Amino acid sequence: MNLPLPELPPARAGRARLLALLPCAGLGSRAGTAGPKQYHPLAGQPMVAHTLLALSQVGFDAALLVLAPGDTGVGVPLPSAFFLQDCGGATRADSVLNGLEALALAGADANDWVLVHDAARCLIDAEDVKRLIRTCEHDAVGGLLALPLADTLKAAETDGTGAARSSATLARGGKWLAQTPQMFRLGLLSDALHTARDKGFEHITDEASAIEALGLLPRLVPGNPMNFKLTFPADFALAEVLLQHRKNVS
Ligand SMILES: Nc1ccn([C@@H]2O[C@H](COP(=O)(O)OP(=O)(O)OP(=O)(O)O)[C@@H](O)[C@H]2O)c(=O)n1
Ligand SMILES: C[C@](O)(CO)[C@H](O)COP(=O)(O)O
Repeated sequence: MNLPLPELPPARAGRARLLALLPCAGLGSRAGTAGPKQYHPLAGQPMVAHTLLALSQVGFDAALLVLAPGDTGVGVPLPSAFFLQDCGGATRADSVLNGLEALALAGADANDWVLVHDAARCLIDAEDVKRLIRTCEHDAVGGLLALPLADTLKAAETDGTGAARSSATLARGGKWLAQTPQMFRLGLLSDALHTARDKGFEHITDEASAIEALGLLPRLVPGNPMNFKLTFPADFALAEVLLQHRKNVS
């Protein structure tokens, strides 16, 4: 970690700090972009600039972007209270855990709330984040934005030609698609991810999965379909249209 680590503002009397952590250190290998997808231009700005703009409207005490080792900036000035560390790891879970350690070194407490949000979800709406915070700030566990599954769910197998074929229709009742932000106390999330790392991060694809592995039940807060993760090339085409539209109406 070569980038300067600021000191976090003191917690307001009797209140936990509200912190954000943005994993921004991936390769974007499924995106087909020329470089890491978080820097790919969308509506005239690197993708992550849109994520930062939305989160800057939430009112965090501090927000940390976790960049890949050697990255020194994101191509746009950072909003106030945002800072960088180039402590990204081999997987998203490693990047988040390293980011939590950087927050603790900067003075964060175990009691502080941390909202982990993918840099790659650049259409996040600040109002949805505020709703997540209002719902979870008095919850004993914490929670995440998510969407109840709307489509029929298929199990697939591959045939002799390599084509995917539907082999069964799975029950979709009670199934949700996880989004971010995911909001937990720093101490609980850190313990959960350390425990998960000791088991090789098996089945850990988000923060909630590490919390569930401790036997706890994160709250599911209905999210917004616009908050999709830009993963495949078609996601970028859709995001470009939506972000251009936002730009034209603002
Ligand atoms: N080692 C990693 C891997 C992912 N991420 C971040 O986690 C978020 C969600 O991950 P995903 O969409 O899977 O991104 P990539 O890992 O970059 O994509 P791919 O799997 O296609 O390479 C992204 O903001 C990404 O930058 C990270 O910080 N560190
Ligand atoms: C955290 C996440 O965005 C929840 O849907 C998602 O799991 C991250 O994507 P990945 O492909 O699992 O890294």
